[in-house]
Amino acid sequence: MKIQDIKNLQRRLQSSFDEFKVLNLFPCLGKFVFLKRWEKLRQLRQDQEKLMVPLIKARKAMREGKNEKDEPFLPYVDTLFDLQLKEENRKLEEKEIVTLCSEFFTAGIDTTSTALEWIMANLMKHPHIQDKLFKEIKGVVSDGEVEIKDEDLRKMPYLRAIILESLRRHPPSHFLIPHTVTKDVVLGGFLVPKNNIVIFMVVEMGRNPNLWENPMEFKPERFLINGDFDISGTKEIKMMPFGVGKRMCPAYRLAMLHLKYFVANLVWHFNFNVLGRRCGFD
Ligand code: HEM
Repeated sequence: MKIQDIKNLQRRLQSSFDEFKVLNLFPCLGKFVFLKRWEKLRQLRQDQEKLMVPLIKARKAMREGKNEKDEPFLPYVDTLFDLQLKEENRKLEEKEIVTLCSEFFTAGIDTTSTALEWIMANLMKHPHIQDKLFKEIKGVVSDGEVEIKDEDLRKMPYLRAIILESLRRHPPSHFLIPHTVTKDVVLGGFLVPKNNIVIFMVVEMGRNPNLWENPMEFKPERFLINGDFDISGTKEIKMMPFGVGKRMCPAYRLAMLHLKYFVANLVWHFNFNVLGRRCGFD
């Protein structure tokens, strides 16, 4: 029941994000000019605290007196209980933990599911790529195997290439979270003054013909040339579906693993086709 409640709340929150963006433009004035939106946001936040604070308290109580090593895994929320804010010399308050847990859901659910939908759509649009992937899986997994596991996924370079190609062409986040420059920076010949906001156009970078040959073509093979492509951008930055640098998505490895796991297992068990109509997307 609680899981369903969290799911409903997250859905309400995520489907309203676009409405709330305008409140960021003029934080002081916004709540008066857009009173209804401000009230909606306040109500959502209240509902979130009402639902999540008791769960956080319950987890804290359950954890007391227990040895961490006895648990099979370390829950995200436990790491927040222990966090010490050095500059302010304090621990996180419960309401701050609510925000961070909610951010975890917001950042981690829609992104992965959108990426998965695009990968599967691309496999349906390009059946020869789906066939090639199936052959790769067949070369690694024994007949009759029900579930493809992590150790097998590592032996599938074409699977990884498909996922990277889909993230290049159809990144779930078209922009990064807004970043602020901490000093004057010259970017591509333009001065970005200190404290200004920079919005990175992730999707445009993946379609840039100066960086990618025939960028609109869906061609996973491009990621098989020159060894392992470095998605974290430490060597060069040609795309950034997860961002790069200090604020890069902290879960990019987990997300890649999830995507590999779902795609490989789906293609292993089913053949995906478009019935009747053409795949009408670029
Ligand atoms: C395909 C899946 C995913 C994509 C494409 C993705 C992409 C991103 C991007 C672009 C950012 C912003 C980086 C920046 O602004 O520089 C971000 C941040 C973040 N992501 Fe992901 N993400 C994915 C999956 C996940 C998952 C599964 C989780 C958690 C389990 C997660 C947790 C986060 C968090 C907590 C942040 C905020 C980090 C911060 O505030 O600095 N993401 N992600």
